[in-house]
Amino acid sequence: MSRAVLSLGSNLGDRVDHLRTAIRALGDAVLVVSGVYETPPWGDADQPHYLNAVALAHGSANWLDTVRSLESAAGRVRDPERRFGPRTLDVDVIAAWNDADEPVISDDPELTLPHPRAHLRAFVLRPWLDIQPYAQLPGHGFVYDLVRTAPVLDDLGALRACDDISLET
Ligand SMILES: Nc1ncnc2c1ncn2[C@@H]1O[C@H](COP(=O)(O)OP(=O)(O)OP(=O)(O)O)[C@@H](O)[C@H]1O
Ligand SMILES: Nc1nc2c(c(=O)[nH]1)N=C(CO)CN2
Repeated sequence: MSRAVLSLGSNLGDRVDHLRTAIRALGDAVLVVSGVYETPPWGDADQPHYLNAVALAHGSANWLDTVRSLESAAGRVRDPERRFGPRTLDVDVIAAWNDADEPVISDDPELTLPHPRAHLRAFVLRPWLDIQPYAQLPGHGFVYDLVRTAPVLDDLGALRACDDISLET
């Protein structure tokens, strides 16, 4: 069965509720969910801190439709002026594997896989390690090595684990 690693982020409104609602909507597709981290905004500093988490999910025939419907349900509004601007809910497909467990590689701008910026993002890689310590990001190697590369390592110290928040209710 197909699998995907999904990154979830929220920095507008009730951040915990947006993340929990998304996990609940994924239902039985969710195999495991990471802890929640409070993270400084990446790529556009002038906005509130995010809550981020990562989930391993399975079974969707179309991961892009899946993540778009989760974002719509959270009332996500896109601001074309701000590429990395604030949002109620952002769900990215970080990587996907087909039924034969082979990584899906795609340069389609609608769904680029692996996600082209995932290897640079502490807010993706650190939560991912929580649920899959030996994970590999296709084309980039082990996640535990990536968190030690310069751009990610610099950001790692600013992540705050929110041990009091669980998304699995
Ligand atoms: N791996 C992917 N996961 C999610 N969306 C993707 C992916 N690859 C391409 N896209 C496309 O990117 C478009 C913009 O998505 P979005 O507004 O969530 O980007 P962003 O979150 O601001 O930036 P980033 O993609 O760097 O996280 C979406 O409409 C989607 O079709
Ligand atoms: N900390 C953090 N920063 C971001 C996030 C996110 O989820 N967390 N998502 C973004 C959209 O691509 C842009 N910047």
